[in-house]
Amino acid sequence: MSTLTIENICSDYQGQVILRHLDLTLLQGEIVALLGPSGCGKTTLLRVIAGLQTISQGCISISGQVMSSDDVFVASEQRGVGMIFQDYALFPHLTVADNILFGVKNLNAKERLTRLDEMLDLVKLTSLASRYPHELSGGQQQRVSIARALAYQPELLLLDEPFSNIDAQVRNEMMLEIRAILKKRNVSAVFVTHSKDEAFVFADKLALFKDGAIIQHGKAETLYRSPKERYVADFLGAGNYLPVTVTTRYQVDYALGTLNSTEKLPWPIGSQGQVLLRPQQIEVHSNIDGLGCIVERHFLGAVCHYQVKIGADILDVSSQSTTLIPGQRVDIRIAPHPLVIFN
Ligand SMILES: Nc1ncnc2c1ncn2[C@@H]1O[C@H](COP(=O)(O)OP(=O)(O)OP(=O)(O)O)[C@@H](O)[C@H]1O
Repeated sequence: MSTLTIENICSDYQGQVILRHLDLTLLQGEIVALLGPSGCGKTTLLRVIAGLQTISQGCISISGQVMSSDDVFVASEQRGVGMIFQDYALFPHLTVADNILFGVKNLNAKERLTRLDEMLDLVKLTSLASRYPHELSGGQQQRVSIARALAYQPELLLLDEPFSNIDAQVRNEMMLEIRAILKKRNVSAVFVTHSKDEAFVFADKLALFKDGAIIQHGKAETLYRSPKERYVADFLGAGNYLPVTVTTRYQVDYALGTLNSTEKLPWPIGSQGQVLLRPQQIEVHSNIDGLGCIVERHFLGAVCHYQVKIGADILDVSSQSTTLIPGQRVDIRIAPHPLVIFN
């Protein structure tokens, strides 16, 4: 059964439409990232799922029960939804243990202790149970907020930019740790972020937002390799665009030659467009008679980032070959792959 079903919902603030005809389905145990630039409506969608805001059209169901529709509105505290915020929202005057048990009702004293032990063990904070929030690091505070949200066994967890206050060096490790906790307990989660890197690490699938609508959703690989539009391609990574003409079902011509696609192109022969080439899809090789010339070089450790002037175009290239220098002539080669072309 799907945990969350969102069908054709709209929502507005004082007559200004914020969410436009959104559809989204989340299966039990799945994690979806709502990804998009600031102000596109991600937090608003989280709020309507949580029941902190109404919708003007459509339907939201959690585990088969309608929560928001034309004639139903289930109060936030009855939705079985846990929330984790960017600022952790812990109670400063309560210990770790009391924070974790704060929302847990309908258990006797013994059951409460068992639940507390289980949660402390899950987030590896057993030795810090009697500390207060100000005596913890940011990462430890975030783990307390996770334990508190999971302590009353929600069907669905909503996370609003939960990692943005965590130091970059420990963020990745923390995301993997929390993801493992959610997977272990088979909890479904909706995760808001404006960072594609966080979305790639933490989520099973992405829903990419633009102006209150979901432009494309699915697995990260699918969106990265087969973006429906340039907005999606650009949001998920750097790209070069070259003007091309489709010459066969598997080939296009550009100013300096032919590119081969390993998948059939969905364009009529003769049509024109812009081919997307990711920096790592372009190989550069030193050649004194090459058509390209290195104009910029940035050493990034495992790879070098080059700008290569070729004809009238400047291409961004990411290469494991780190010995090329500005002014050097090079050949470029593009390995056959499923070409992505936009109008
Ligand atoms: N309480 C409010 N009253 C009126 N408009 C609001 C309110 N909250 C948000 N908005 C507007 O709704 C739109 C979507 O805001 P929302 O917070 O959902 O975006 P977001 O994608 O989560 O952005 P961010 O990444 O900056 O948090 C914005 O244009 C914002 O100005």
